[in-house]
Amino acid sequence: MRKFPQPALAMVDSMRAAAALEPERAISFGGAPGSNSHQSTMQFAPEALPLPCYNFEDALDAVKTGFAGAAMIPIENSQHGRVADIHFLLPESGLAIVAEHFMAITHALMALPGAGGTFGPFDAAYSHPQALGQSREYLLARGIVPMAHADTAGAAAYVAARGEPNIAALAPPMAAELYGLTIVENAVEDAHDNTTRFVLLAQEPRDPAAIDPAQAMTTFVFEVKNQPAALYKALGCFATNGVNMTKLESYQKGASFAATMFYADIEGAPGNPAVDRAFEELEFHCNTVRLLGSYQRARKRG
Ligand SMILES: O=C(O)C(=O)C[C@]1(C(=O)O)C=C[C@@H](O)C=C1
Repeated sequence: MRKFPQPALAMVDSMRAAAALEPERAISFGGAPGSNSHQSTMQFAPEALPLPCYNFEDALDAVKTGFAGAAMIPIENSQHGRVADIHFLLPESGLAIVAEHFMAITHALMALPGAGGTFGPFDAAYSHPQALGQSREYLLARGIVPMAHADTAGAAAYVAARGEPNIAALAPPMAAELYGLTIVENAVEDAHDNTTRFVLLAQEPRDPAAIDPAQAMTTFVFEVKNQPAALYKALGCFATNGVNMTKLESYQKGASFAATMFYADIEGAPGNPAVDRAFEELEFHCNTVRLLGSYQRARKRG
């Protein structure tokens, strides 16, 4: 059921009401108030009106339908990799990536006290699958079963609503305060440099000419022709034109397993002659090439 747990509802309603008055100032995000995506939104644009949506798909829909000016979406994590579904959702949304933001991620184990005010042992911990993956070793070592929830803060609200002392949530420390849980242990992520990259999506792409060329990045997806050396040739377009690729991921589209799609980030943007030449040559080796947007990098790669 796509409904926030009861302890989150009043906050969600008041944030939605504020965003409805000025949708162009609203940034939608997937998760309950207090989620990492909420915090990323506040860090990136403190003046924006954060609009909580049940999941990433709803957050993208909010921009498509004009309820928000932009959406803040996690795309990849330093430890646990790609955020599921995003590679399908972003191209299908028809929205453009206009910015990126990196945020250090820390998870706290939080719960309600049992009889006598003590905590644990816990049978299960609820959270977003990304957060559960980022704390996999911690949970395994303690025999706590990971249980998927739509988002981290929503999991905290859910544990509060259940009112049982043998279940916990993995969520940002702020969620404990918002939903009346107590932090049992802070920083339970397995790697302490745990970082998530978020992208901001809007209806209108950024004009590449308005981005400092030394800091411009471009994200795109492409499908190579199903023939020998197709990827080799596709990558050659960037190599021979001296364009630096900072990310390349493959994923399958459909069940034929013949049409491999790739998601890539490069340094530079259309308008730069080397980038224009690379894309022109890429078209030749591909069934489809789709630009998802050019934006200013938030962090130098390498
Ligand atoms: O559930 C949240 O708090 C989210 O914002 C989602 C999300 C993600 O999907 O990657 C965001 C950052 C962290 O990596 C963990 C969870």
